Amino acid sequence: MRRYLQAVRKQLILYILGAAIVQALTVSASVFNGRMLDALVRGSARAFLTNTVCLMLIWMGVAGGEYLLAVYQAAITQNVDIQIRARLTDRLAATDYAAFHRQTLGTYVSWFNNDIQLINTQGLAALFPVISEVWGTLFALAMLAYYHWSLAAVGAVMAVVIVAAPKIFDRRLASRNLTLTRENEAFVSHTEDALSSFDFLLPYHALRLIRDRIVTASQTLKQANVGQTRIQAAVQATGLLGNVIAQVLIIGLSGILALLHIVTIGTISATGSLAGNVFNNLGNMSNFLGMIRGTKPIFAKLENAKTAFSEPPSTARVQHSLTRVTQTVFTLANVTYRYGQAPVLTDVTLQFTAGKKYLITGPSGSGKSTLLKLLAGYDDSYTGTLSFRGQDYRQLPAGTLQQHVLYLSQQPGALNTTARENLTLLDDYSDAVLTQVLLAVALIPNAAAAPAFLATPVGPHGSNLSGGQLQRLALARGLLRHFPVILLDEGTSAVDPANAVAIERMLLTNPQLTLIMISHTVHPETLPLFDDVIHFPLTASPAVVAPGRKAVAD
Ligand SMILES: Nc1ncnc2c1ncn2[C@@H]1O[C@H](COP(=O)(O)OP(=O)(O)OP(=O)(O)O)[C@@H](O)[C@H]1O
Repeated sequence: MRRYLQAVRKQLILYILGAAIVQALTVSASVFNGRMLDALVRGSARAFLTNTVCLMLIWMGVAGGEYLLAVYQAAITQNVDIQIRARLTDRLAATDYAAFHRQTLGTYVSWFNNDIQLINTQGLAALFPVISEVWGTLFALAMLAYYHWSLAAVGAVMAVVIVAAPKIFDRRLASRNLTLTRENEAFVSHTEDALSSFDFLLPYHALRLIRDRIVTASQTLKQANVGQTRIQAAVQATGLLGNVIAQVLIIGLSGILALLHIVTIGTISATGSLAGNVFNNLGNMSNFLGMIRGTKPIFAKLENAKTAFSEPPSTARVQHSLTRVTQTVFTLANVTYRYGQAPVLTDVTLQFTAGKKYLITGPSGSGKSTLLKLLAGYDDSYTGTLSFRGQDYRQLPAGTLQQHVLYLSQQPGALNTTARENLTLLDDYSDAVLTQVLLAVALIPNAAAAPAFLATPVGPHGSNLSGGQLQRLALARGLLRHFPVILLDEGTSAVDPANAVAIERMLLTNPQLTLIMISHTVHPETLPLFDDVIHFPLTASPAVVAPGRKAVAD
């Protein structure tokens, strides 16, 4: 947490100063309480009235101060949250496909939402009162010493006991917090999974399954929440017990001092109120400190998760590698790939040449997409050798593939914003260039339609667009960036035949482009434009695809 507090240290210092003023006012109220009682004992109505007015003004000041502190606390908390989210996002943005997909989206949502909520409620919400309470305790102890040193001495000893005692719960609280964050992750994943099955469960009248799954996940989450609250309540009870014992001790001691005529009767009221200040503060503080210490494993979990990801790719290394351009784009030598125990590609040997166009066909589940994902570098858990422009994938500088190879999966992604932003991704492209690419993928009938289309909000997951439009938008995004290699996985499957043919023709007649395209729908108009057709499933025997030959690998 320290790292993030450093980032907001100026605001924190202001808060600390503000808290000092409010606490000084609160403590001084106890003194005026005592003076009012002493004025009554002396029978001085004027002094009683003056002290009452002062007391009223002080409490008004305290109320105003508390209001300002509460608002400022919310602003600081949100700034810390933004820092945590930004750091987490930076590291996620630097990861690769395989590392990112080691966790479910639900887990990430839980990090950004539940974990940060827990840090807020356990850590930051506890930190601010601790700041106030430290001031309150110091001022109140000083006032006790002003009445009699023995009161301050007892107060100080009890303060140490109250703050130290709940430490015995630290380890258990930390462990419960960690369990709670993990259960939050699991809950969000289960809920997301259950809700995403709405569409396919609907026709079967099986929506109760969603309810069952969410309720079951909630039960587990309940246990984690109750377990964590149990320890926190024990910390609180320990603080409360110490608080009450200490207050009774101070009031008792004040009574004895008053009986011995060492202090006035009004002092009992003042010290009672001061003891209330000190020990209520300390009782809370011990609880809050326990809560703050309990957030350590949450930060550690987020940090570890982040360091598991690779560092951002170095652009310098990427550019250096470009000097090694050869005619062969991809080479697979005896590549075998399994999902678990099931082999999908067995001992595959293939070559893909720069500028050539390859069509991959074959039955569903035969490993076509798997091949493209391997070529895109999404997974390195294969055996054999994969090379890009003659360089082994395992030796490739980070980021090389992302810079040169565009893999368009069967599920085109879209951000919930305008078509324009989905294309530009906030890079600079002129309207003329955007219009050109929209025409190329037939997303618009003519240039005049471009402004309206670019301004269209595509909706969550592109839900305002048809499947075919979404595919073309994804393709247009790639074409804008002139990738030399495109791996197209059923990229035109949802597009009407006339437009699909036009788009394929546009890709197939680009001599600069290396295209490897999976398709279940072979169009006779474009088939002759492919250099090679690869039929899946590939057999275990080495198959080499060479330029100029059709349908070689089998
Ligand atoms: N993430 C995964 N985990 C486990 N098995 C998988 C995974 N992805 C794919 N498979 C399995 O690997 C096999 C090959 O899948 P792949 O997606 O490569 O097939 P495909 O030929 O592209 O199919 P389609 O034409 O239907 O897209 C299938 O049997 C599939 O069930």
